[in-house]
Amino acid sequence: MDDRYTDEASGFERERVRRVTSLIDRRLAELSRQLGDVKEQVVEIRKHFWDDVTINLDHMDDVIETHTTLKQQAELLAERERTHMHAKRQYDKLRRLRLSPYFGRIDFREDGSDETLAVYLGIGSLVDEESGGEFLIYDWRAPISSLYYDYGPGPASYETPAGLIRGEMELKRQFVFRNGELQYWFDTGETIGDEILREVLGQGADATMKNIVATIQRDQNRMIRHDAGRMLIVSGPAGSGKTSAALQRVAYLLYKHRETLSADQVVLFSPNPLFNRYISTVLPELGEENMQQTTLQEYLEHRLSRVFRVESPFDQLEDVLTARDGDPAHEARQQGIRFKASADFLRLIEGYKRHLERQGLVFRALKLKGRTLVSAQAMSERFYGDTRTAKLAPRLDSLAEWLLEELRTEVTKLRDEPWVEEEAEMLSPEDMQKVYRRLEKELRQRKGAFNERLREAELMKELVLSRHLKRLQARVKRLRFLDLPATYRRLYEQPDEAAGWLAAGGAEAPELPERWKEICEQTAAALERGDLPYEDAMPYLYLQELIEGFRVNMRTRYVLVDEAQDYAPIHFAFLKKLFPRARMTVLGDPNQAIHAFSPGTGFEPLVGLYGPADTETIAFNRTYRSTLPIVRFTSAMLPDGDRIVPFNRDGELPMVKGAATSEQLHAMIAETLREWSRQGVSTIAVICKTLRESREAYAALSPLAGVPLRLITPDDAAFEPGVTILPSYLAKGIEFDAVIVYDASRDVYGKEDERKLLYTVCTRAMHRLHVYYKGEPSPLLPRREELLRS
Ligand SMILES: Nc1ncnc2c1ncn2[C@@H]1O[C@H](COP(=O)(O)OP(=O)(O)OP(=O)(O)O)[C@@H](O)[C@H]1O
Repeated sequence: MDDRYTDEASGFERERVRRVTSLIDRRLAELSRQLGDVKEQVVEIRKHFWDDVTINLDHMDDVIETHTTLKQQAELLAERERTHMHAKRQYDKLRRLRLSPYFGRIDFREDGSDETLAVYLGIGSLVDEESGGEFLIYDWRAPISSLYYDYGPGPASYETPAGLIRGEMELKRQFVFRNGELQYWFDTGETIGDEILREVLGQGADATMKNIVATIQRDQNRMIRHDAGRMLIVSGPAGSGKTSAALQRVAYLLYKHRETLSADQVVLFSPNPLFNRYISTVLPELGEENMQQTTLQEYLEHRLSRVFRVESPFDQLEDVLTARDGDPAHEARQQGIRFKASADFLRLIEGYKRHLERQGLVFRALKLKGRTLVSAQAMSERFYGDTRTAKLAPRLDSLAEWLLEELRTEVTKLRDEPWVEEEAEMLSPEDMQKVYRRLEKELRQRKGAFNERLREAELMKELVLSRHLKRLQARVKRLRFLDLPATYRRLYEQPDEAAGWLAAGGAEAPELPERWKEICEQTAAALERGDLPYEDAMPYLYLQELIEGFRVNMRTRYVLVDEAQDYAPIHFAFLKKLFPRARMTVLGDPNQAIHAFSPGTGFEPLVGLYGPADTETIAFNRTYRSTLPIVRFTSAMLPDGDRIVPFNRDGELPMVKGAATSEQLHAMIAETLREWSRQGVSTIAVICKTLRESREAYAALSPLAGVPLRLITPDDAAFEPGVTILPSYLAKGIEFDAVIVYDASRDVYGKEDERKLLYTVCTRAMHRLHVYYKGEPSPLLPRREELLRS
């Protein structure tokens, strides 16, 4: 306890804590009893569920009565289960409150009022019904709680649905609880005192992300509570709390719109599955259900894996990072990746679609047992002969209608084919039952002569044919008569036409990449093999939607895109179309753009997506993750690094150390791993550039390290404390107590375009950073003089 406080104040706060915790304890006991009761009732209902419902099928009344009883029982069960769930949530929230009931207090006097309101803030609200509804704890998301994050003592104001409330903050106090015990508290003149922040940041990393409710900073609060316009863009350096604030924002939105918004209407796109796991505990910890979490790759797989083997962004990156310099095929691929991610390529696709309105769609003949029922040629003629509209989707619909009819006629013509009879002979007993029932019906209705045997054979054949017809019709309804892969491939099979399509699509500077012809050859060959390069996945889907009509998700109301610097314009254009009713929050750091397709520029072009009037941009510049010496080191790697404001937290200087041979390198790293493990460092990462390098490191270090090592691959995405070896791109968005950069030599990180990758890797470290290299160090690492200057 701080001795600056009077006994009076100290006594008051201690007494209040006692009052609050004893109320929580009583509530917990009550809820625990209730939960037990409800659980018992549910078990009881389940146990007797079937007792009342043994039915006698001969008695219709019995059947109806049973149906009613069953329905009532089910409703009762559902009701009890709802009560149970609600009570359980309450219970969990109170348990969390019990550990730390509140973290702050503000005394606020509204202008024109004599009364001062003391507002205590916690992760949920607590009202004392016994004393007439006094608010003992306010939810950190309540409108008035905003004061705490935005102001120090003095004039202050906050937004409410009814307008701005102004007044005077007379006191600001911060509390620190540990396991339900008040440790200390102090009054502060600042917005959020650095003292607590320093303490929080000094703690070790966990295998999961922490919530930051108690120490949200002012600019973060602005981002969390911003709720206007279609687009919010948040940029900030590594460790500035973008992801943390984004998760708090989701919790805030779920609270603010609790009557109308549910967690499954919020979608977060994250960089990789490891990251998904890493952040998955934050919302439940705050008492909220998790939002939907996905990756772009997951979505693309979902849409395209039936047609292609879709390359993952990691495989693409692996290919780019391990390619040899000067290899022309590699150079073409690089150019292709960049071009296909650009807004111009979207224009090219749009131009190509216009071309397809006149000619060029590839159709697939409808065949049955090798016989063509409707040829591709006939479809094409019918399609392009339809001049009622230029639009593709309605023309496809009317082609489909025509095909359904054609199929019916064509399939009926096959009744005398020998295979039909053969299949009829193979009909199952159930099918034969159907045939007999039909035959009986016809017998009853017959007029005149009727050859039962002949009719039976006919019906069997009809059944066989109707099955095939249905299958074919289902294909038609799903537009399978359209050969989209071939249509897309034809774009690359006519390299000379592309300039025209670019112009037709309205590209501003219709310029193709220098190696366009090679790009076309490479892509066409991959598509021919059934491989869809990652850079083609979005363009392919875009073309598909332009042709068939856009599939949209109307349910989602908020979309958050983390690590947005690794999304190309084409990705955003697509997301906008896919989620027409959603507001978008985009978070990123242009200095961490690691993919070859990343534009690498700022987010200014994104303003155009919804227009300036509908877009808000917030820039963070303070960074919290790493110690001051680490931030100095990493910032020195960036041209604009001096704009990053470090949080003043002391720590060891980062170490850069060279080895002459691989053996030496491994021995040095193993030694450090042993040392750190002995000192109890909780999460340690050995970060390699690629997966290939990670595997080598894992094999070499395993026998030497003397501590267990875990290799993380894109398919095995579990994050646990201990020593982890992983490739750069899987470490995105995650942090570790201590980081070892496996090999930052000139050979590995030598090119200017690898600067951002190396920066991303080094910025994963919270407390310690060791950078090793073999031979010569990377020229991208800061030089000693630079460090001394900063
Ligand atoms: N207001 C805050 N209070 C306490 N800790 C904070 C705060 N803001 C950020 N942090 C901490 O800083 C670290 C980095 O935060 P986070 O991962 O959200 O940053 P980021 O901007 O998403 O980083 P990156 O771009 O490197 O992925 C985390 O440990 C987080 O808990």
